[in-house]
Amino acid sequence: MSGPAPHDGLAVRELRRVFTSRKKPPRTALDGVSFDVAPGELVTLLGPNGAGKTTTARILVTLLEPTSGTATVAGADVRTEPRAVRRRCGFSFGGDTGLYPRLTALENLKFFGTMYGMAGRPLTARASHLLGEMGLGDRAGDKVETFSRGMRQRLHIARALLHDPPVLVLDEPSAGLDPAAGRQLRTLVRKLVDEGRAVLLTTHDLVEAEQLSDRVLVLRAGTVVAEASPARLRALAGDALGTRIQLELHEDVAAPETALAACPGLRGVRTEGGVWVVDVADGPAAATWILQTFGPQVVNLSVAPPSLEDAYLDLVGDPA
Ligand SMILES: Nc1ncnc2c1ncn2[C@@H]1O[C@H](COP(=O)(O)OP(=O)(O)OP(=O)(O)O)[C@@H](O)[C@H]1O
Repeated sequence: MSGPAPHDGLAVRELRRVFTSRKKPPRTALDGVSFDVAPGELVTLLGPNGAGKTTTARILVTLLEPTSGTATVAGADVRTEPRAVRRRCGFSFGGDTGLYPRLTALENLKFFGTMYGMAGRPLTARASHLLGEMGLGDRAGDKVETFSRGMRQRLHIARALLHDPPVLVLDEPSAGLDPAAGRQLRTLVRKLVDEGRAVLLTTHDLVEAEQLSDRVLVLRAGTVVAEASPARLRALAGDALGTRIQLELHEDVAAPETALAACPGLRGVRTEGGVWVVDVADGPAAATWILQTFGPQVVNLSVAPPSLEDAYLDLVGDPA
């Protein structure tokens, strides 16, 4: 696939979107969201249901107007230059909409290509090339209604790439895929980024966010509550959540919780199926103290840094 020439990616400033209806009070879906996505970078919008991810994506691809704030796509303003935005941006909202099930994969791409002003042999060549890139070359002549969900998602991405845009907005591209299809899709998406595209992806899949993203923006109720690399996000959670030590002791240790109460930096201790779960501020210091205190009575000890899921739940609030 030919990569795009260097362009500016996405620039979003103080984006707000309020939904109003006559019968209900106004609902603020986005409340001042700002971020950038550079060429060759993949930024993930991660957040629980209703956080504002799809609203952001729809504004960026000109399907929805912002109430206030600005967004530019490869330099084009979503409000004042929507046609230029559509030329410079490909998008995929996945799901069952946006493809014609009775048409073949190739026919679908050719149909959508005409909407970008493409035609004739160059269009057929581009569509066939993309089907090959997406691993659908041998299914080009099959009707989309016979495709699996993973194949449809890949076809959606091929559609988004028809006009070789420098910016891609992918809304939950791997929703509903099994782990193997999800991994295949992530590999494809990463390749598109490495070719120099600016990619914004929305998901609530933490594995996807962790594996794919250069940066993660955590959205909650229409505002960005954290912005960091996946590793940094985990480190932030480490500071906030501390470290979890799982400890197994010989059964004959009497009332270990009494001794554990003196563990340095202790934040909490409880048992789970015979294993002591000890939350501490400083993992290595506490582990050393435990080993010195219980000595050979320690059967097993493991120190686990917080997962991205811990970080995420800490930031968005654990509904549990
Ligand atoms: N057309 C609409 N009319 C009224 N409210 C809307 C509309 N679209 C979205 N909203 C509201 O805006 C808020 C954000 O919705 P949005 O779809 O952007 O969230 P999301 O983060 O994409 O959620 P999900 O993960 O469930 O897809 C929600 O409160 C939603 O109910």
